[in-house]
Amino acid sequence: MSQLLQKPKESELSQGIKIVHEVTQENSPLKYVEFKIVDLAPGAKYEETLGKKECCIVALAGKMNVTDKEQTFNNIGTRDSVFDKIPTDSVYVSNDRSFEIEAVSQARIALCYSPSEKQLPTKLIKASDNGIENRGTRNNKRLVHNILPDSDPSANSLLVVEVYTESANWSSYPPHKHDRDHLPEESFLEETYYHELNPRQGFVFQRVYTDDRSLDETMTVENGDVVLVPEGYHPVGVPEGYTSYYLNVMAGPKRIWKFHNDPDHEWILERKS
Ligand SMILES: O=C(O)C[C@@H](O)[C@H](O)C(=O)CO
Repeated sequence: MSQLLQKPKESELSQGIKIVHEVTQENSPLKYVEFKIVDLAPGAKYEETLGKKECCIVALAGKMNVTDKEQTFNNIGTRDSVFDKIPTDSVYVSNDRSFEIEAVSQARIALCYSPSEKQLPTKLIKASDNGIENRGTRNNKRLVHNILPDSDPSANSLLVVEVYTESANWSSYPPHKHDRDHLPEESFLEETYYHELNPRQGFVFQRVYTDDRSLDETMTVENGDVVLVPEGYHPVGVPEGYTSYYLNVMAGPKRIWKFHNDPDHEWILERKS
């Protein structure tokens, strides 16, 4: 199996707490992004002390209370499933703090991390704060919820966005990359993709490749999988009949998303619709 594809592996941390994914610097090629998926049963409490990392807690599904021990946000989360296709609530917690999440209902939570030194205020990012974008034409249409974009200065490094791609469409397409710290042309950002499919037996294809093809992997991605993008272009193709959801976490030395399209495929954007 590809080194860039991580399958869900449920491990029970304690009663009512399941770690479904844990992407760390130790088990991945990534240096700027770490990522977890945690499932909580109603009433279960998950606690963490961050150290030199910042964290964006995304209420993927279900309702929860989140506290950093100074501020508490009760009953956050807006949907039963990501496929309700409405934005959700998130909480940003800075480095050298701790947090606790208590599930009000059965909940799935994404924890998005990046190394961070400078403490910033804890912030509730309400569903209504998400910037909503409909991108693309033809079979390149997707719906984007900007949770923590580079225009929002609430974080030191983290960028977080969720994307819906309808059946028989493509996203992160035409293929683009952001793996050179060479502004203003391009920024260096690592990225993770957490994928879900509706219906859940679906699959998508994701290719991760560099110009010289020293990296060129095409993965069959199923419901709940995580794809790691340390570098390279990373398009996603969705088969007919299935809707794709993914949550992207990006981070790098500079908090700016400046991508570079694959010149071979940029003509896709130049067609008249
Ligand atoms: O517009 C899209 O298709 C989504 C992508 O931009 C995705 O968020 C990504 O690749 C970020 O680098």
